Amino acid sequence: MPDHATTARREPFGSRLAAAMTARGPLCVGIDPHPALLKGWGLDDDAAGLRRFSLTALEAVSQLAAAVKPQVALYERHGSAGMAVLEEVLAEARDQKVLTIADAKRGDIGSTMAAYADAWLRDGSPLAADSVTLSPYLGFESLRPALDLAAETGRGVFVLALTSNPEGASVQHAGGSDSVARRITTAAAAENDRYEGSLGSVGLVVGATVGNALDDLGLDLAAVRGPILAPGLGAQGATGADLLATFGAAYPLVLGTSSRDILAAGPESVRLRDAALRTLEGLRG
Ligand SMILES: O=c1ccn([C@@H]2O[C@H](COP(=O)(O)O)[C@@H](O)[C@H]2O)c(=O)[nH]1
Repeated sequence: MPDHATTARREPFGSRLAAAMTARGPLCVGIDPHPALLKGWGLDDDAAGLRRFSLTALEAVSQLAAAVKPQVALYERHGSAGMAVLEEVLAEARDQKVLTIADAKRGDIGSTMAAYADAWLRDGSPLAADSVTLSPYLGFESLRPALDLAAETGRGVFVLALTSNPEGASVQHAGGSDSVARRITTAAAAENDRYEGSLGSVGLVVGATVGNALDDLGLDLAAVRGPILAPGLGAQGATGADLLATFGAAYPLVLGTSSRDILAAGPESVRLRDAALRTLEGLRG
């Protein structure tokens, strides 16, 4: 595996993720320290419990997952102590050489977006991750500071396109043949023109639960040439077979991600690993 700490500036995120997916398979493990999971692991719902949970989950899967995806909201709910834990988790992931996707879903006017970009994508930031999730609903172009900084620092972004929750369709399908989702995927494809190799660094979030939406909306995700982060496996009901049926020709670009379904197997590392490997098998099958 490449050393992410030293190659961040040289090798674009898309190339690093493509290498990790080839070496390990198309699985991202979400680190979502929900209160109920902390309780199930016998931990308190405080910063110490959060830290133990996160570092245990990370260590268990860091050699088998192509990426890990800490859910930022679940650190934020513990205030500054929770964010300090998140900083430690991101640093530890770097040391364990597994790619990180900070699931922060940031999006704002350009001047504020520049600050979000600094937080998640600038070298030396305590919260710097390999990539971050972004919300394009203030307009795709409002994401420009993050798109440009990611390109400059060899990091990546995943832009929400078709989310896994049932409410998403009311906004994302709007517009018929010129749907909101189509505009987002078209804009992401244009961004990836600046990247060489099989995968650009501008990815999309498309839920494993979206069923026939790609066909219904006439979306060609293979043409985007970016990674597709697909949440919705396990706890939200989707399976590896659903992913294959949903994404078709774009399936090689898909990074399936699962959080609660895998984490519920803890706290023993061996059980966490088994759960992650089962999910990976489902994606390979
Ligand atoms: O469309 C989306 C975008 C993001 N998510 C996030 O992924 C995980 C899913 O967790 P599970 O426990 O595997 O359901 C979670 O952090 C969501 O915020 C999503 O589910 N759908």
